[in-house]
Amino acid sequence: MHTDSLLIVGGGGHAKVVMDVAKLQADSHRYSLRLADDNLALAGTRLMGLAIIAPIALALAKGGRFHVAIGNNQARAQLNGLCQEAGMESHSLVHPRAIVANSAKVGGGSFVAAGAILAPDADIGLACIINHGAVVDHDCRIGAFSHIAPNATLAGGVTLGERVLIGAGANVLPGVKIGDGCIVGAGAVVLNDLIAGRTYVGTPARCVREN
Ligand SMILES: CC(=O)SCCNC(=O)CCNC(=O)[C@H](O)C(C)(C)COP(=O)(O)OP(=O)(O)OC[C@H]1O[C@@H](n2cnc3c(N)ncnc32)[C@H](O)[C@@H]1OP(=O)(O)O
Repeated sequence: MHTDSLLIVGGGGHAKVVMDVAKLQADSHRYSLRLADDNLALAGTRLMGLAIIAPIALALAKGGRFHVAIGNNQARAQLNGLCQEAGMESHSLVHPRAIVANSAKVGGGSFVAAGAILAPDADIGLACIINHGAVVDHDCRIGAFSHIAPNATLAGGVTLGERVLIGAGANVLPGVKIGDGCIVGAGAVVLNDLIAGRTYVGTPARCVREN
């Protein structure tokens, strides 16, 4: 019998991936699932078999736990704040086929997808996404609301600020520090520290704009 409810916030592509894990764990973690999105056109439609509640405010009154399943870092941060203000408790989800070292930490509300690797002493902040096949190697620190996209690799001792996007397949060399709000393009190779609030692309990564 379920003893708790888990609200998944978001009804897009990333929510599908999150729902896949949440459904796998619903019985062993003893929760029932709910799903909400602010797109009123989605009200009553189904995602992975679950009817979407819209707007999100309608789903907050019931309390319980929540996980924001939205890829955009700013939106994920804002909706985490909204759910916490409503008195709900954030819930992290880790795919059973992710590899997570005993000493790695996964912050509240974060998501770790299938095939991701978190090495010893990797420290993942609040409400981050470590996507499919991403590698976060030993001693990396990932700031809140950051997203490591599929197959990106952070070598040992990399430090990310908050709300950083590391694009799909990008590589970051050992010990590099990346400032708050940076975007690293898909496939980039980051050799040196990056200044906050800028977008970098290419090999070696170069700044193409201030966000
Ligand atoms: C499951 C999932 O799907 S998770 C989703 C993960 N998402 C990603 O990995 C996407 C990462 N995003 C990107 O790589 C994007 O291209 C960004 C954010 C770096 C740039 O996007 P925009 O800000 O729209 O920039 P724009 O497309 O105008 O490109 C600016 C310049 O950078 C170049 N550029 C853009 N992206 C890249 C890239 N990944 N590598 C090399 N060059 C690039 C463009 O060709 C352009 O060059 P130009 O000025 O010489 O013509």
